[in-house]
Amino acid sequence: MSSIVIENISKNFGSVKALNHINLELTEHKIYGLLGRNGAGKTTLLNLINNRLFPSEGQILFDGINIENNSSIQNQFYFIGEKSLYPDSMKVKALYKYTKMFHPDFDETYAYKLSEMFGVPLKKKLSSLSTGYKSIVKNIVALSVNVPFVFFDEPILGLDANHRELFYKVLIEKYIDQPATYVLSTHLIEEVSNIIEEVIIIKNGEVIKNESKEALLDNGYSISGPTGLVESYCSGKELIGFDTLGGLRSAYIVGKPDENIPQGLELSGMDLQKLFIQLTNI
Ligand SMILES: Nc1ncnc2c1ncn2[C@@H]1O[C@H](COP(=O)(O)OP(=O)(O)OP(=O)(O)O)[C@@H](O)[C@H]1O
Repeated sequence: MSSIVIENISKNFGSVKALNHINLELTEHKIYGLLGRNGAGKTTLLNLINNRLFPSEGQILFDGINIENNSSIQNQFYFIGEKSLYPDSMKVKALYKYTKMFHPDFDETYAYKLSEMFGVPLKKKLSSLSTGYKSIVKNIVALSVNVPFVFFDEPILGLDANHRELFYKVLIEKYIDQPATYVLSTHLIEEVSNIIEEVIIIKNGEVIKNESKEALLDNGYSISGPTGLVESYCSGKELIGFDTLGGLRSAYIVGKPDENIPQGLELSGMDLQKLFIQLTNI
């Protein structure tokens, strides 16, 4: 079973510690959500894995071999980020041809099928595509390239709600059909919550959570109601945080709820976005 092991990685930009002694393992055939607030270090991590940056400390291994400047390893990864590596004057059709030259397993037929589903204007130059279609074309390439590890940095940037739904649907279908590892870095947590299996949360350059979504959400719950009742219920419990909306106080609590919830309080399951906000608030 192939895996990427991130060993004690730090990356400094001058005095900025973008990543600070990160340890992680990315395994085969999983969908990861890479979550973190603005500036947390997500793009830096993806750039390091994909050899677009090099670490200040530590190493990244693929099946035990250092990935640095190893092109046969890099051929097994595909990264789509904000920065396009293609010439702006290239047309979409030419991009598909070009990708096939460098990635022999790129499935052109599938790319054309997806292009039709998303309504991609194939004859347009990349520079003249709208923001949403630029993202869509990059996503189509990433979904068609057929390598074991695919990294998406903000894949849904600029996509309308219909195209986002379609993207999630296509990604899941592709994953079921030809499993690979997908790492999705995004701020649209509520939406990706339905499709990710593993959650990695980065805060200020450090990994603060790295576990399955199921385990993460199973080990917490929320209680809502009038402030006094909520606060007395919380006494002696391990709290993640509170929020208040229109006079209703909600508490996010670690562990399993008591069997009997006092009258006037409402019990709900933990939700990934709420948990994320509480964990990364400070
Ligand atoms: N090339 C660079 N030069 C200097 N500082 C950088 C550079 N790239 C990133 N940084 C800094 O490193 C930190 C992490 O940035 P990074 O882009 O990895 O965050 P991010 O989690 O992807 O954020 P966002 O969600 O806003 O895209 C930030 O403080 C950023 O300003």
